[in-house]
Amino acid sequence: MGGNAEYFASPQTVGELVELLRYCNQQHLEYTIFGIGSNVLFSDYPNANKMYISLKELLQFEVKENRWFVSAGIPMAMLALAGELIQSEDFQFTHLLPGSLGAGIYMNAKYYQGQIGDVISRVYYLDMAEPNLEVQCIPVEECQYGYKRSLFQDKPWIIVGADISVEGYPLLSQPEIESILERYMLMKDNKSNLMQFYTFFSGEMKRLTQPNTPTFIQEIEEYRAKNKHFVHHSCGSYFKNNYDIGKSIGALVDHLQMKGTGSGGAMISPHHGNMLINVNDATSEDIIHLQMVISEAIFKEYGFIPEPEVQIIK
Ligand SMILES: NC(=O)C1=CN([C@@H]2O[C@H](COP(=O)(O)OP(=O)(O)OC[C@H]3O[C@@H](n4cnc5c(N)ncnc54)[C@H](OP(=O)(O)O)[C@@H]3O)[C@@H](O)[C@H]2O)C=CC1
Ligand SMILES: C=C(O[C@H]1[C@H](O)[C@@H](CO)O[C@H](OP(=O)(O)OP(=O)(O)OC[C@H]2O[C@@H](n3ccc(=O)[nH]c3=O)[C@H](O)[C@@H]2O)[C@@H]1NC(C)=O)C(=O)O
Repeated sequence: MGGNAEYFASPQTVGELVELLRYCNQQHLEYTIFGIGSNVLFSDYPNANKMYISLKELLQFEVKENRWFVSAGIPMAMLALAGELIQSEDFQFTHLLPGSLGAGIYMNAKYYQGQIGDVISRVYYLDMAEPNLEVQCIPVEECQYGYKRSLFQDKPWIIVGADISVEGYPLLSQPEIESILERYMLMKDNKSNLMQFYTFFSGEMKRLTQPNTPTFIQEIEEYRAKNKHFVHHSCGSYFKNNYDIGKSIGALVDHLQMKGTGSGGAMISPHHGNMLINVNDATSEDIIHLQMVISEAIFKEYGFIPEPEVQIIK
């Protein structure tokens, strides 16, 4: 959704990314970094003086002793597949979790009890305030993780990768994970398509686990199917939950009987009150209009304005 960008790039290496950022600085171009795009809403009228940079092609998965180095563009759902290969349950929560690892680290992506901040040990980043643009690293203990919160949201840093500790587990086979990665790379431009994402990761997981698919993996498949997460284009949960209220935003919108409300080509999902879906060539304006309608109704009934989780990129 949104308009066509004048400048768009998807670097494949950190070297290419650094070169691109230097080019933006020299040409006085603004830039914005994103991952697979599953949590962003682009403006219908993009900034013509801005480079839109997706890190979804930054794809590196290196098996080291006791740890994996995983680059920012690797989809989080790849960790669940790698976990199955070493028979670890620690990464199951990432099964079908849309989005790249870089964004997951930035937003502390979660699924029920599992969150990205709990499985990484160190994050590698470029500090845009440092003129030399060298890769730096920070241990997870200093990343200030909370509910959908991290230190990265307050810093001019670009996450390029992370270490994941797999101490005590058998060594992952580098060729095995690379063959999955090669099949993923064949998706080319479809990496941002939620339906393709679902087909790929659900299929790979079935191939690895059937007929003994772990219960939690089955539950994830059922939850996503029940909420029809991958049937229409959406940005996942539109608002962050407000835990002071004691009920999720989805439940509040449901309570207000707003599911199914439309605006242009957009609609509040009939299946989940915190999901705004693109049913018929919606514009970003249509989605933002629904955001306003929900915010007003929640403010009137519950006295607070919900905070969007989706990042709106101008
Ligand atoms: N639980 C669920 O069902 C769902 C979860 N999600 C979650 O939403 C997120 C979306 O992932 P994805 O689609 O890849 O992300 P997006 O492309 O939607 O990027 C989201 C934002 O993350 C920041 N970001 C992304 N990559 C980097 C990076 N390498 N370094 C610094 N900041 C970065 C940027 O913020 P800024 O512009 O402010 O710098 C960007 O605007 C993930 O956390 C995903 O798990 C999404 C949908 C459903
Ligand atoms: C989808 C995202 O993340 C999701 C994540 O997948 C799920 C599972 O862990 O938990 C959060 O959703 P959520 O709080 O809406 O979780 P759900 O389990 O779907 O709903 C919570 C409760 O509200 C009820 N509910 C939800 C929607 C609705 O229309 N009606 C309703 O009654 C559900 O039945 C459930 O009892 C994350 N969202 C946020 C904002 O925290 C995302 O980040 O984009």
